[in-house]
Amino acid sequence: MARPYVLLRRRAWAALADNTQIALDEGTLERLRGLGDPTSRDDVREIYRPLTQLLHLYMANTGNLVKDSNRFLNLKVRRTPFVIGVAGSVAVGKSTTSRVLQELLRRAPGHPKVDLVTTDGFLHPNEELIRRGLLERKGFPESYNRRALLKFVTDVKSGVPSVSAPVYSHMVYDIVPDEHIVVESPDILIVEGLNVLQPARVDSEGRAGVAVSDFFDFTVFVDAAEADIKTWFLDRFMQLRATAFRDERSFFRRLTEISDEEAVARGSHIWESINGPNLRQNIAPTRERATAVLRKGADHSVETIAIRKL
Ligand SMILES: Nc1ncnc2c1ncn2[C@@H]1O[C@H](COP(=O)(O)OP(=O)(O)O)[C@@H](O)[C@H]1O
Ligand SMILES: CC(C)(COP(=O)(O)O)[C@@H](O)C(=O)NCCC(=O)O
Repeated sequence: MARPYVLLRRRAWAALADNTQIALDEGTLERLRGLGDPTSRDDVREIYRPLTQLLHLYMANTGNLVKDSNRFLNLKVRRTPFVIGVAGSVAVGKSTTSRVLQELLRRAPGHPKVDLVTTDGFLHPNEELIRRGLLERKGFPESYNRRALLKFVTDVKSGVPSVSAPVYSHMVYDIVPDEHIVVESPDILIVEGLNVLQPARVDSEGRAGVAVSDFFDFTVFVDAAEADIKTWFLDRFMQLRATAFRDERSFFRRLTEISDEEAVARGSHIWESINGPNLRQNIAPTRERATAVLRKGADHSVETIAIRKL
């Protein structure tokens, strides 16, 4: 069977960029540095600049198709945002990739409004997870209120002017009651989360519904070897232990009172019992559904890029 992807090594991918747009990433690089973003200058130039250019092609053509199709159907509809899904394991770099894309896309002509939401706000609150016996499965598809997430994405995509989403706090390790983020008519929405590429569930009568991925115009899967991702997870875990976990509101505060060795063992246990199995069972199997797969090496630099051609 023909492969629906074209697989490019970094150098060949970088050569595709249109260099007339070089000014685009100079200002962006400065701004990303200001935000403390760890993405290397080379990755912004050689990986994210061509990706942004490809996204511009998709946006222009999707916009025209929607306009022409609505004219054909005699529909007068509000302009709807272009929705990008960013998927991948815990700690693979989804937030970082999403933030870089947000900054690059914002700098396009016309300065589009680019909003970013993470799906963790749609996790069930801990109380509900406990009731369902899922507290040890945070991040697995069943730990989310999938109906609410689907409604959120459908509303934004339908052009509803103001749509709100709940907020998750990593500090408190739970949904924050009465806090919301509001998405107001963006030109582009980036939806980042572990499970955004999950296909629709099939009910007991064999009927498949719709899934959030049905509303995406472009999807990115951030990929790496599990051993590298686990290292990044543990590095971040130990960094947080030296900083955010010290806060008295932090759920993980007691981890600051144990030895480094015990803390590494605890982080490793979280990986081996929750995030690793979730990667293997639920997240990695959705990789081939993405429009673009960015494969990172041990130093976080992107080594190969696969783009759907069919
Ligand atoms: N390009 C990069 N260079 C260096 N470190 C990175 C890079 N991308 C991500 N990281 C680091 O890896 C860890 C995980 O990244 P993050 O974007 O938070 O992942 P996710 O959102 O998938 O959990 C963080 O500590 C982050 O600073
Ligand atoms: C909050 C997350 C489930 C990620 O959510 P996402 O925004 O990707 O939907 C994950 O980062 C996480 O904290 N997992 C929990 C593992 C644990 O129980 O510690």
